[in-house]
Amino acid sequence: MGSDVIQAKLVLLGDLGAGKTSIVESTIGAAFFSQVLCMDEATVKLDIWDTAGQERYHSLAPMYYRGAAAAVVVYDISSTDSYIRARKWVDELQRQGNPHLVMALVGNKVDLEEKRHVGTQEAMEYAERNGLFFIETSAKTSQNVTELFYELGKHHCDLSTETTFNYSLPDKLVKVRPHRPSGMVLHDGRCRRADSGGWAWRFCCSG
Ligand SMILES: Nc1nc2c(ncn2[C@@H]2O[C@H](COP(=O)(O)OP(=O)(O)OP(=O)(O)O)[C@@H](O)[C@H]2O)c(=O)[nH]1
Repeated sequence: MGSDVIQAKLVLLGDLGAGKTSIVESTIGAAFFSQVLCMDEATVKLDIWDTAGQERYHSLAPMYYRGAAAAVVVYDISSTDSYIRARKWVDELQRQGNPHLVMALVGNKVDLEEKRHVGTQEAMEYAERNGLFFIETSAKTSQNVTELFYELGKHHCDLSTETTFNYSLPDKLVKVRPHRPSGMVLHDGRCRRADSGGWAWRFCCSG
């Protein structure tokens, strides 16, 4: 295991009952939520903030996503309404969130395949058009739940292996457009970026 420790705040968003809390509980068995991933290259610590899906709490959400490096937007594959709501979250994050926020779209409850109302292809194409990482999970059977967090963690590590300076704990993980030239110097030299398979990530360190 690498000696680097990489820390990033991740926020969970999605409709009431989509399965946000269950996804996290099925991996780490608690409701707040620090997921430590011990990878070959580094230890990645994701501070995960769960949010309530009820509409009346909507106005609180910006408090959570504004400081986040990554957002995981969850819908229930058996509920078209929850998918519509997820897309609204994506719109809101694109309009009002950190412009470089990393977003993952998660179709949960794949164990309910016979009740599926949201097609994989439809959601995948939507995710691709919007630059989101996409995965389908089941918190009930744990299918793909670890993969979701490891996929996020892996990108952190890809970056850390290219670290060329000693940094304190990163306070932001942001996505940048893949077409930017690599090796770009960002934020007065305290940030850098790395590309990995079409996903480009950079850490901004508090310095
Ligand atoms: N079959 C099935 N049920 C699930 C799955 N994930 C969650 N559930 C159930 O869906 C219901 C809602 O799950 P929660 O995790 O509380 O959903 P949430 O998104 O956190 O809901 P709010 O906190 O109210 O916004 C619960 O009854 C869960 O047991 C899943 O993958 N499959």
